Amino acid sequence: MSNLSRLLKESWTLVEEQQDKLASYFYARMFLNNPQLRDLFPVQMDVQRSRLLGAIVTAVQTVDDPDVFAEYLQSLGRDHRKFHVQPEHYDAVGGALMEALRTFGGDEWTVEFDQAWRDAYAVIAAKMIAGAEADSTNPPYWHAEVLYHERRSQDIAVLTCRPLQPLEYRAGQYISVECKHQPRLWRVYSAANAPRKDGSIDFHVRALGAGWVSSALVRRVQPGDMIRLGAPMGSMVMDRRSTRDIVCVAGGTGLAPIKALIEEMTRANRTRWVHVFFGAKDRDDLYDLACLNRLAARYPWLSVVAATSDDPEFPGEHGKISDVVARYGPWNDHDFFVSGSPQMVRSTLRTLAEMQVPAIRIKYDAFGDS
Ligand SMILES: NC(=O)C1=CN([C@@H]2O[C@H](COP(=O)(O)OP(=O)(O)OC[C@H]3O[C@@H](n4cnc5c(N)ncnc54)[C@H](O)[C@@H]3O)[C@@H](O)[C@H]2O)C=CC1
Repeated sequence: MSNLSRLLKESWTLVEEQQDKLASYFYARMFLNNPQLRDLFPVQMDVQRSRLLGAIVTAVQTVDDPDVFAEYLQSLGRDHRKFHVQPEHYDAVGGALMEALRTFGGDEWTVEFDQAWRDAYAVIAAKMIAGAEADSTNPPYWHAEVLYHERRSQDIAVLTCRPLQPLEYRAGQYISVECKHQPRLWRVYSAANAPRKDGSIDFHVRALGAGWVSSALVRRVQPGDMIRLGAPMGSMVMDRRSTRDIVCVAGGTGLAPIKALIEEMTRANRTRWVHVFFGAKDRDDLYDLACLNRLAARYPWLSVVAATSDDPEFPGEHGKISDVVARYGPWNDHDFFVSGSPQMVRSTLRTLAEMQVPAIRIKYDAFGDS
């Protein structure tokens, strides 16, 4: 571990437990010193607070892995164009961040810690600005029209939209979405289809509590509405050079990127067996199983196993999806894609580690709920 990385991690432990307060303080200082920045952020700040800090912490934690660090920050900078962030705003953010760190670091916050964060932030800002600049041929965000909206269960909707300008992405990537009901609040969803000629994109959305983007997308958005999309992100994409068979593990609406990857395979695959494990609480939540089964009937290389964790009468597999995958093993020579809640991803990674699957063969993305 480099000295910079050691200092960053050590100093972070001083403030880690006070993250929420630190984030509130950070925003309060930033808006107090730069009132003009307030308009760039959502009216309700609860979600945004944990996001910004989360992004900074992820950046800091990857500082020792230059490739991941650079790629992450570049895409973060690209993604931040949707907030109308300008290069000069980074100074305001950096100043408020340092004030917050010093305040919550207290007496143990040393000059070395301070310098380490200033150095790290300078690199983060420079890379994000470069990422945004390199993307200048794309719009900062895309306007898209909702074409179809289908409620698949009490809480889950599948919606299809079409960006007005071309939006290039790869199967497995995710895209942030904003709708008029929650201005400036962006929530990421995976594209649930491989890129199509007409440019349309499907999203699988589960409504959470009232007031979230997801609830608006499930309960209020209708065909004809306009939504906005951010730049695509994420690296859970197919390695086209690999010849290994594939296991996909999906929990709930985490199926979305898996569906996109399967669709990509339907265009080219002849030789790789693809095993899909799709877990949900009950059969209503297996909202796309009929479609998966149709694909499996059509493509001999595709097999689908569905499991419910809270529906004992379901005529299929039972239990958490990670346990079901383990029962069907061993999986000695497979590539893995894992997608679902952070807890589901964590326990699936644990199971695969116990089954001696090398980490390098596993791709996953887990995003928090909002
Ligand atoms: N909508 C999208 O485009 C995407 C969503 N996600 C994430 O996927 C999650 C989907 O949530 P829900 O649909 O509410 O799924 P859920 O919470 O109802 O879980 C579905 C299934 O996942 C498995 N699971 C859940 N927790 C587990 C654990 N601790 N250990 C092992 N297996 C577990 C179980 O088999 C469960 O039946 C959300 O966190 C969402 O952020 C991830 C990628 C894309």
